Amino acid sequence: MNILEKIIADKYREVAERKSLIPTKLLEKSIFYDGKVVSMKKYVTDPEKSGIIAEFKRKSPSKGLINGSASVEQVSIGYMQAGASALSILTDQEYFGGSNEDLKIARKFNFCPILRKDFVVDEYQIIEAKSIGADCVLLIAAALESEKLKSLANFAKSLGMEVLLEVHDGEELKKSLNDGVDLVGVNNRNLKTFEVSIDTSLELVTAIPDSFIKISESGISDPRALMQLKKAGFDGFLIGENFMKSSRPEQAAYNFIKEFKRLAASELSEA
Ligand SMILES: O=P(O)(O)OC[C@@H](O)[C@@H](O)c1c[nH]c2ccccc12
Repeated sequence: MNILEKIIADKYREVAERKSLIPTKLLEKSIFYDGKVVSMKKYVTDPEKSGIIAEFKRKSPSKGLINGSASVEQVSIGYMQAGASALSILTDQEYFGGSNEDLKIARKFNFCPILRKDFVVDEYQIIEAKSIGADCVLLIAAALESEKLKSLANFAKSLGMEVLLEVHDGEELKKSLNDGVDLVGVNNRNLKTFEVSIDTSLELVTAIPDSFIKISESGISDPRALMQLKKAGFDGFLIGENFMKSSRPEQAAYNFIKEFKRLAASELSEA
């Protein structure tokens, strides 16, 4: 069993347990449930913004502990002040040290699109995502049959939420792309082997139809790499560890975005 298979097997167990504890009727009573969805598509493509989706991630199976002391309130507010377009909040507890509470806190303190970063295998988790204040859910091609992925995407749509489809290669893209998807993310990290390369994004970008917003995910640690990805056609950039490994993730995001803007401006003036 590779790590992704193990995470997914555990996720099915976790969801079954949650379902028996908290019925969807109760989730639908949450104060966030009827809140207006803030569009990830719109914020990521806003030319006034950086396109960066800044992630709150305490630990990961590939890196172990990344940041054991960061406050989600302080970091999420700081990320947005630094110029991020949106937030990604890990809610998986077992492997990533996140929680639904983290996302609720981020929601309480920020008006911006929030991606629920988790391993969605059941409609229940999409209702749950809405009930904690998320605007967008992640669907991972490597973890879902294409028919199931499509029905989950349509279900999210029916709740007014947006869908980020995550792929790692051309085959996954071909089998999983459907009309319920809003954004396509190319994960530079192979979730089965943990290998990371930005080339994954650069090679796949032209295969993504232009009707989808294009996101490059993982392993981005240099504003120059971001420039390169932007030039190749990516609209958005999902960055976690590079910020979270700092004792002040929000400051790291500020410095990164400042440098990115400087590079972009100097290229414009050279052109
Ligand atoms: O921390 P990084 O290398 O900047 O990556 C962020 C994000 O892309 C990564 O956390 C991620 C991408 N897809 C996922 C699926 C599940 C959990 C986590 C992820």
